Amino acid sequence: QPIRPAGGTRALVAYFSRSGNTRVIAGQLHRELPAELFEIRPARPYPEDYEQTVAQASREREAGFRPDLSDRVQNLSAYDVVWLGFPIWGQSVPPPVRAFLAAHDLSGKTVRPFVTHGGYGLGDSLSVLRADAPRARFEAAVSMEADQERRTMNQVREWLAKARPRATNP
Ligand SMILES: Cc1cc2nc3c(=O)[nH]c(=O)nc-3n(C[C@H](O)[C@H](O)[C@H](O)COP(=O)(O)O)c2cc1C
Repeated sequence: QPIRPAGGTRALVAYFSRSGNTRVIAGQLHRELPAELFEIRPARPYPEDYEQTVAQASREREAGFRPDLSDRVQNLSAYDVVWLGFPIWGQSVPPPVRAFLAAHDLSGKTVRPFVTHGGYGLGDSLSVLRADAPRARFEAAVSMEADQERRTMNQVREWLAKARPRATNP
């Protein structure tokens, strides 16, 4: 049963997150708004490996591929407001989020994007959302820079590069 806060609007938080940054925000919105929570999950999860994911995502983006999703929102008509959360992938909207927009009719609903990125901003994501959900009423997106896995990996590589000579040359 959808939560109905004072004022009568019913809100859904629908989000995609691979490494967890966007999930943290989605969980907080879910608790504090409050709103129902829906995770956008591709039927086939992306690889654990960051570089493999980047390569796969870029192939998918170029091909305009929309992956199958493991689940759909069953009672979308019950919601007036959809908070739509995702990370920026390749300066754009990740394929599973485009699949979500293709599989759900957001006509007349208020959509509030919340976006995380690794420091390079929103890219073309807002115009892609508008094109994929032309009848939704978009409100201003909120976005924030969040920890990027690539940055962490580069720092770990620096540790390893420093640690290695000592390991081989005690
Ligand atoms: C496949 C892939 C592509 C990415 N492309 C970009 C990008 O173009 N610009 C950017 O600022 N960050 C990029 N990032 C970093 C993510 O947007 C950032 O780490 C985000 O917070 C991850 O969210 P999540 O933990 O919810 O999955 C990319 C990450 C991945 C995995």
